[in-house]
Amino acid sequence: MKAVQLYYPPEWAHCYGCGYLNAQGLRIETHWHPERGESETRFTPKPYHTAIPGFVYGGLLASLVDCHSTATAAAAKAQAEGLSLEAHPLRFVTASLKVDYLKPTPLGPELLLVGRAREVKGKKVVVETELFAEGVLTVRGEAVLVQIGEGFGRSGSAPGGG
Ligand SMILES: CCCCCCCC(=O)SCCNC(=O)CCNC(=O)[C@H](O)C(C)(C)COP(=O)(O)OP(=O)(O)OC[C@H]1O[C@@H](n2cnc3c(N)ncnc32)[C@H](O)[C@@H]1OP(=O)(O)O
Repeated sequence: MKAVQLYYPPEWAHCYGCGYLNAQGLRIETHWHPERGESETRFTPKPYHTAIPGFVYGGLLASLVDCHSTATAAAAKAQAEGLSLEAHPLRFVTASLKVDYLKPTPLGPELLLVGRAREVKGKKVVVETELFAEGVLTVRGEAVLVQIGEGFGRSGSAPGGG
């Protein structure tokens, strides 16, 4: 199964968290499971992603939730509209991100993020994400993602589109 991020067009593939063209980035890969309506991302933090010894830095966890959410939004929107990402490479940016750190996240094990779209409406998708370390839920996230169109971020252009 091809990761959602690999459908992003090159001009939108430089993101630090999820861009396949960012050699220094995290380059997370999110897989969509249409039958469950859920997304999954697996990521193993490096030893230098430390908060206090033995535990993962919260900013990294927020980045994982952030970029996992944008991919979940693209996949959920495509499914809701009956579109293929191959033909319609949807791209979302984060309008709002809330992260609840429920427990310290141990540094070492692979982390699993599971996402679901709670709302798909117009160009907006609301995504809930749970992050697990060795089966234990340690982080919960909620993000509002907005679909962007051609010209996003260019000087003088309005945001949005899609
Ligand atoms: C190029 C690819 C990069 C991918 C990076 C992946 C993750 C990231 O780190 S993104 C970087 C950080 N994010 C940004 O820089 C985005 C900056 N913000 C913007 O450009 C704009 O505010 C943008 C595009 C999010 C929304 O603008 P606009 O298109 O005018 O949205 P707008 O029409 O006002 O709102 C659309 C919907 O989103 C909702 N919304 C917008 N902002 C928010 C917010 N902060 N909180 C909650 N809801 C919001 C609106 O209420 C509206 O909902 P509804 O349809 O129910 O009324």
